[in-house]
Amino acid sequence: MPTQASPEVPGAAGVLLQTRDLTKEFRGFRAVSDVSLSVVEGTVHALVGPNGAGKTTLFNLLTGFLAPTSGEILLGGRDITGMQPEQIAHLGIARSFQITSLFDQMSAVDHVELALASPTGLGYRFWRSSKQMRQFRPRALELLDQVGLADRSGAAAGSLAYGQKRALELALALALDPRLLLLDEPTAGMGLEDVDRTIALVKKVSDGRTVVFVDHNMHVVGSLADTVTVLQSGQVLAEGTYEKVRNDEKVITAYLGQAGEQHV
Ligand SMILES: Nc1ncnc2c1ncn2[C@@H]1O[C@H](COP(=O)(O)OP(=O)(O)OP(=O)(O)O)[C@@H](O)[C@H]1O
Repeated sequence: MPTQASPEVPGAAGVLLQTRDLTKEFRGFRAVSDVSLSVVEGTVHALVGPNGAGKTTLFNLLTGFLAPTSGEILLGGRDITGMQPEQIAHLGIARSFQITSLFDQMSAVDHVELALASPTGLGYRFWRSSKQMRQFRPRALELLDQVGLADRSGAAAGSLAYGQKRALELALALALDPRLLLLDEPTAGMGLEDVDRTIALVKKVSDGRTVVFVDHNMHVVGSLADTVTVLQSGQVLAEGTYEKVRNDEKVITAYLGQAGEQHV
């Protein structure tokens, strides 16, 4: 497996994440088909597309939850294709989940301490040792402050409002100080107020960081993304700024074909 990007790849400078002809088949059905994606370091990149376009499958490939049928994934020029999720996380890709993975009884700050401890190897062996965990408390409180949960640090995760749970999950991803932050539908299921709060939050945490996110809400996409990749039937349909893709005839047609979907 190569450890460096091939020097002949055009436009690779400044690219943190690259996929080349990435394909995932499920019993012959191509959920992701020859996707070549370049995510420039320090930018916010949105993946959009109608239901079933392949966004979740692509996310699962990037994080190692699924192995590609063919193609390559490079992180900072290093081939990470086929690596296990833990290895990929260790190399700097963190994902904030759409479905909550929090322990209801555990406090917000304990969650973040555990996330901070896990890359050190302390996480699961010593997490009940409060003395060991205390070293992570100042940073944990900082992260909670960053995501707007400073006053909820002692609250049990189960008692947090939906938007606060999503903010806590973001803090857990940030605890890994990732080179690449993947956000899986950060505003799914949120009311208008939480959506706007989340946009502001993602703007804040994406400063100086590379972010790839999936979202169906085009207000969110337009507010956050430097670049938008539109997928349809597993393939890249269009790519560019939000203004460019929303005026693309192919994109308009793809979305018009889908009843009930928010239009670009
Ligand atoms: N494990 C699987 N086995 C078989 N088919 C799958 C599997 N996972 C996904 N698919 C199919 O692959 C296609 C892409 O699905 P995917 O969930 O990636 O789309 P999506 O763009 O994330 O959709 P949504 O916006 O609805 O979440 C769909 O047709 C889906 O049914």
